[in-house]
Amino acid sequence: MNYDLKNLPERTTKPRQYGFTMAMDKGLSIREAEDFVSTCADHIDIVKLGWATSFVTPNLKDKLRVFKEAGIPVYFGGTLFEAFVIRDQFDDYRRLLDKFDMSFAEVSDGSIDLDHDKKCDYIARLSEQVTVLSEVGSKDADKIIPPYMWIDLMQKELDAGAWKVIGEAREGGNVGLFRSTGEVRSGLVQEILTKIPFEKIIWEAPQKAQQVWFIKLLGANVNLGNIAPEEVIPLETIRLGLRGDTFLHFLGIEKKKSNTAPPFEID
Ligand SMILES: C=C(OP(=O)(O)O)C(=O)O
Ligand SMILES: O=S([O-])[O-]
Repeated sequence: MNYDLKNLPERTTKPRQYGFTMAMDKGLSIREAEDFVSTCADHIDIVKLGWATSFVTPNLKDKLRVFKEAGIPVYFGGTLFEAFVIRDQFDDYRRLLDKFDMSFAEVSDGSIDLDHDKKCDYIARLSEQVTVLSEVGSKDADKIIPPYMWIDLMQKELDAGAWKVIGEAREGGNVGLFRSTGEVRSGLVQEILTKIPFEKIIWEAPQKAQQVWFIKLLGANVNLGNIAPEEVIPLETIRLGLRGDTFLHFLGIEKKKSNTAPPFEID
């Protein structure tokens, strides 16, 4: 950090087991990726090339090299895995991971119906090749999965070999863990946390109010994902209690009551 400041929350440092920031690149140019790592490398634990943007993004190998040289692991969005699986091209997907020298991959079923035993089998097979992140939750706002099922799916995917499980939210933060308004399904989150260790979960939380909610509930070192590149440094300040949203929280000072309702109910 650039200067000393007392009473900051303790923050894990890279390489972290928890306290992750997963940033989402949805088509940065090589130059933008270079700028991104030069300002944010200390605060990015892993980069996801969102959904199937890696299919369209030019100079993919060069871009992957930028992150590699900065020591930041990269993986392709789960939607790309699903695009191969639904076309019966799983073996091609495995070859693709080798071709691009990927060491992480995501297994998800946000856009396709995938038998859960089969999903776990994909996790097990891919984890022989790479480190697997698996994602739970649908991208379809009408598909509401009850909390006990989230827990069951997450546990089985961890047992199958997933390194971390991701809670779905999409880029918009309006499905899966969240209602269509962006409000956190707080009962769901709290119930998941009664059974799944918090360091094993990456919560996709693209909106600032969602990041604040998780940090207030779980502290500076909660794993958060789908963070836009320009929000990585702002998020770090929220984790450290250096932005209005969490400024008093980490100093243990209650904010004065106002007439305005908080964005989310914390129950
Ligand atoms: C982030 C998204 O997808 P993925 O998890 O596949 O990257 C999305 O569809 O908004
Ligand atoms: O894939 S997007 O449009 O969230």
